[in-house]
Amino acid sequence: MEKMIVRGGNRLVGTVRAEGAKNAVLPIVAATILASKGKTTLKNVPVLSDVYTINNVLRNINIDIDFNEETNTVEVDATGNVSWETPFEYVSKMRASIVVMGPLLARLGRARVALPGGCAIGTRPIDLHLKGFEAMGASIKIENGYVEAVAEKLYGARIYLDFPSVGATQNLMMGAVYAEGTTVLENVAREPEIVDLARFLNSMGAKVHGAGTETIRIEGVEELVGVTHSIIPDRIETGTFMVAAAVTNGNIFIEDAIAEHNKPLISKLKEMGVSIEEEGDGLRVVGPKQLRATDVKTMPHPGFPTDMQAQMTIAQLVSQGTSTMTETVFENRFMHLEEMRRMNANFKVEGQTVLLYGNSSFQGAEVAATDLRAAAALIIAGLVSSGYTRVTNLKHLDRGYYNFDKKLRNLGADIERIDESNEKALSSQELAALFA
Ligand SMILES: CC(=O)N[C@H]1[C@@H](OP(=O)(O)OP(=O)(O)OC[C@H]2O[C@@H](n3ccc(=O)[nH]c3=O)[C@H](O)[C@@H]2O)O[C@H](CO)[C@@H](O)[C@@H]1O
Ligand SMILES: C=C(OP(=O)(O)O)C(=O)O
Repeated sequence: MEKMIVRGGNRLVGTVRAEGAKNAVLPIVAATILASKGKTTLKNVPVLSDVYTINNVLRNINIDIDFNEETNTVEVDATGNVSWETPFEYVSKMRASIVVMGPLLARLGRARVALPGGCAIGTRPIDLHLKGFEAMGASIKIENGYVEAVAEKLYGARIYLDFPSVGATQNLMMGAVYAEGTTVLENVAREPEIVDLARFLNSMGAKVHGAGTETIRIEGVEELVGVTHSIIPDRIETGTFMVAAAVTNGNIFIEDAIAEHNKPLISKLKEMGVSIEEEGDGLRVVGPKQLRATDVKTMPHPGFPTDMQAQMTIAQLVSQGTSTMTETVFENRFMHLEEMRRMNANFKVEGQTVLLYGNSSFQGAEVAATDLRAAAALIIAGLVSSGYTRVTNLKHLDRGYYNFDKKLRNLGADIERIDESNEKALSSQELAALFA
């Protein structure tokens, strides 16, 4: 079993580069299905297990796709005979596979995709996606764990989302590109990844207006063609390194980080005493000797991102005073904190809010990641713990972070990823030898 072993106590100092954004590349790979003419080249694609999964989904429906990890480039040729069925195997690995539904329905008038279940952070239904497709004229059938949508023709419609769901906004935007007439999506998600998808679709020939605002208008077109597109930098990976620098009294430069995409996080970290400055093509982050407490509430963009919640709670736990974290996007996203009890964290969950009693002195322990941001949070906690922290379930980490250990090591952290057999845990002498 693979484990990340961290010995706490080091300041992070140096430069790290942000990869392309996981949450931008996944819907954009799905959108390549729409190009019935020409090839697509995607640049700045991160080497993540989720990217392999979405590539496999496309391969499985008869699309040629090639990932060059050396150059971070994906080449897609979707001009062949694309199939409309996506098996459970891929959707079960990654819920985001559901975003192939909009492009398949738009291009083929039919899509059959395995229903994604819930996951460690919440129930995560897809009712808003399906209601939107129905409003555009599709009939939806749910049978044997699959959702099937059929529409001889899709028509422009006015659709109000009850909640600004990221996935529903993306799926409906892509579903609407070939619809007859104009589709107006209201109360949509405004995340930078939505804007990147709209930019990509428009460069292919789509007419998507207003991405990044509460209303998106899509005028149907006849044809989209393959293009070259570069994926935006990952604001969540960037934010994760910001928090790592903040808690370690570090001084790091994050290359390619975009301040505009991380406004709510930057504002909160500044409140806690962290210095964050734009410098050339990135951000310099300097953590104080002692962080100050602050209250945070997750919200859809431009609110504080739920994908930074777990990492932020670690900073709150080591700051001076009591902080609160309120999670409003997912109903079950405090699982990392239960693991943190094993590291001596002091907190109390009251419904959607957790009271985080600061000044914690974390103690190294063996902890298991429950989702990808929990994995990052537990590793960050390890950076400021006494002794050794072992984090297991690294498959979650690999969904969203490329070479996380190597990047932290380059910044001065004592961290090793090892394959420790189930039968034998390393002794403290063996652990010490790892970092000698
Ligand atoms: C691959 C990707 O981009 N994943 C991101 C995306 O996930 P995802 O697109 O799944 O998240 P959504 O914005 O759709 O979900 C937000 C909330 O809306 C609810 N909901 C959503 C759809 C629906 O039809 N009905 C419904 O009730 C969900 O259960 C959840 O409570 O946005 C989340 C919220 O910023 C992020 O945490 C994820 O990292
Ligand atoms: C929750 C996340 O991703 P996904 O929607 O792919 O599960 C995340 O990136 O933190």
